[in-house]
Amino acid sequence: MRLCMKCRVIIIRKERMSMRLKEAWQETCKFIRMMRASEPHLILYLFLTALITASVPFITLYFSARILNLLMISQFEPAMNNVFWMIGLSGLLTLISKALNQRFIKIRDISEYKIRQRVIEKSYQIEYEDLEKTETLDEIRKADQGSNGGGGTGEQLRDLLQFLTMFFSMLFSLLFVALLLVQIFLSAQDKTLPLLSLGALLLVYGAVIGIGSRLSAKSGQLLQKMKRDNVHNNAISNYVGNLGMSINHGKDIRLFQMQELILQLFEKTLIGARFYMDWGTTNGRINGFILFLTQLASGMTYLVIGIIAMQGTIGIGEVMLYANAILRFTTSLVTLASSYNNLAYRYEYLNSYEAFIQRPNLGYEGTLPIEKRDDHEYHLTFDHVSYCYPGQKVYALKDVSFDLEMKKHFAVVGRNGAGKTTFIKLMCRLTEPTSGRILLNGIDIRKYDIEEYMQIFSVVFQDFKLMEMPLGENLASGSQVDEKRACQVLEEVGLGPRLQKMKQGLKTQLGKENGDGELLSGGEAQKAAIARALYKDAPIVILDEPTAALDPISEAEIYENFSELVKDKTSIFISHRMSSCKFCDEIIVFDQGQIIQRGTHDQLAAQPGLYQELWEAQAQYYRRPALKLI
Ligand SMILES: Nc1ncnc2c1ncn2[C@@H]1O[C@H](COP(=O)(O)OP(=O)(O)OP(=O)(O)O)[C@@H](O)[C@H]1O
Repeated sequence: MRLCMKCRVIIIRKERMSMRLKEAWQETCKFIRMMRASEPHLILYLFLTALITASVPFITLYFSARILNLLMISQFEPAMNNVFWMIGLSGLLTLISKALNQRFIKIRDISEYKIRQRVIEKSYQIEYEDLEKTETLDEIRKADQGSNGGGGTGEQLRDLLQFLTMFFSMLFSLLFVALLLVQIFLSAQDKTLPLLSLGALLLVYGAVIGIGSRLSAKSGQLLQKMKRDNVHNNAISNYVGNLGMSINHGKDIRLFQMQELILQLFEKTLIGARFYMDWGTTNGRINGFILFLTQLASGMTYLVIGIIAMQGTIGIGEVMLYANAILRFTTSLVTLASSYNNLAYRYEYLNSYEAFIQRPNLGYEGTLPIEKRDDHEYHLTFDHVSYCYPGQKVYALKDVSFDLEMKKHFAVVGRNGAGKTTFIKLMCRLTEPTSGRILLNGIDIRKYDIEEYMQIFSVVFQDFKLMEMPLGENLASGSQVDEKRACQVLEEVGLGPRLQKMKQGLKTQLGKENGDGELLSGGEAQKAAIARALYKDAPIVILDEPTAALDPISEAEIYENFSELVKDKTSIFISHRMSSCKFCDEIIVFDQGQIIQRGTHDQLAAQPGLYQELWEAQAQYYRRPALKLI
């Protein structure tokens, strides 16, 4: 019964092992297909490099044995010939192997770059709505690690090369062992002793390989687990590292003296380094033990081969040849096991990469083109629209119905968090309503081609971002810049004099993090963002807190210019500066995700309600006598 149980355990283990090998084989094929897609010759180089690199030591061994045998019988001339052959062949193969290796490294780096490029391209294809989800961001991070950091394709190829080299090395060793057996069968008079000692050697090697590969697998698994657990640690350490270089954070860090706090955060990541050190100690011990076992086995190898030699079956040269071939077999197999573990670990990461690349986009299906209208008659309707952010319980927008009449100027006001920006995001289709519909000229906006639809909006978000690229490209959102138009919009927002001061005009690089560019002040950056919106010249202009960073004169100028610039367009201003409402035809008041008031400034200011409260709250500071601070 007990024996049966043992048998079952062995069978289960074998099944698991063959399943793991099958999976590893499938994964390897998948990986190779993936790499071939970006670099078709890579696999050829991989095989050739492994084969030639593995063959060089055996060629040297083979000729050394022959040379030794010839020297033992004083055959100096043939010995010299063999020396030349050995130097020539192994030198030539080493050169070819080095050249192949160099080429392989180059191809590997290019393919690694191309694979990373695919992750970047794919992440730009993700719809904004999807990008706001934590799971999506996690998927991007993991895929980026799969293509780059924690489990890179480059490292995977390096290990695959090592694995193949060791595999060929093992085959060569086996060839020599087979040769030894043939020699024993052909020339030994008494075959029992050599075969028995070879059998004993086989057992010892079986034990060494079994123990060695198990221990190195354990050490590998420990390392894999540690790396997996350390992903978050790495993210913190990258974050802290980037903070040190960030001009945006530099002021706050210094003035609020946050250095200590940040360094404490960094110190926490040192726990990861301690794990590595502990692993290093364990791994060192394991390697030491494996080395000890291998040395014992080498002693025994020489003993067994010596016994065979003493019988006169093989010469002294073959002693060296066969002993070394057997030793190489052991080291190849142990290294093969550890490369296999590394490969298996990285497949986990590479699978995240593959899954990410294959990930379907939300797939906006609309194909209708947007009618190009010179009269800018685009009519937008919100029809019972509600929206809840992913993972949130409270709706940011609740049952909003609203008609955006053409060429009117709207102001959207409300307390912080009332849902104003969410309303704009839905309107521009950066996100889709949880329920309800948005219509453009009577047609559900989901039926329109998304890129065409987005073309009808020029938006400056509260948290707008300028790119660290030349000013002109920022305005044109592309490399083709209409310089006349760019200068004109800069002039219109009051950035004309600043442009004059720029060393390279529109070609001036912005920011410091991507080269030696120029820094704009907060207000200048906001004006540049408004200029970008004007450059786009879309029929609907939306400005979310457009003048928060502007001085009062610039603000007044912007509003004055705007009335002129957007006079035949539809515009929406979201602002906490209540005075800006006066410029608008209609005011929409949001509260807790709903529209609670609509009307002109005069109407709303006269009736009790949130608008009156907001207006009064700001107006009182202009009416009251100056406050004394002391
Ligand atoms: N990406 C998001 N995920 C989860 N909740 C969000 C997200 N963006 C906004 N919210 C929440 O939705 C609500 C509405 O936010 P929204 O940005 O639309 O308000 P707002 O009226 O523009 O505020 P403010 O005047 O402060 O700019 C807020 O409670 C906010 O915390």
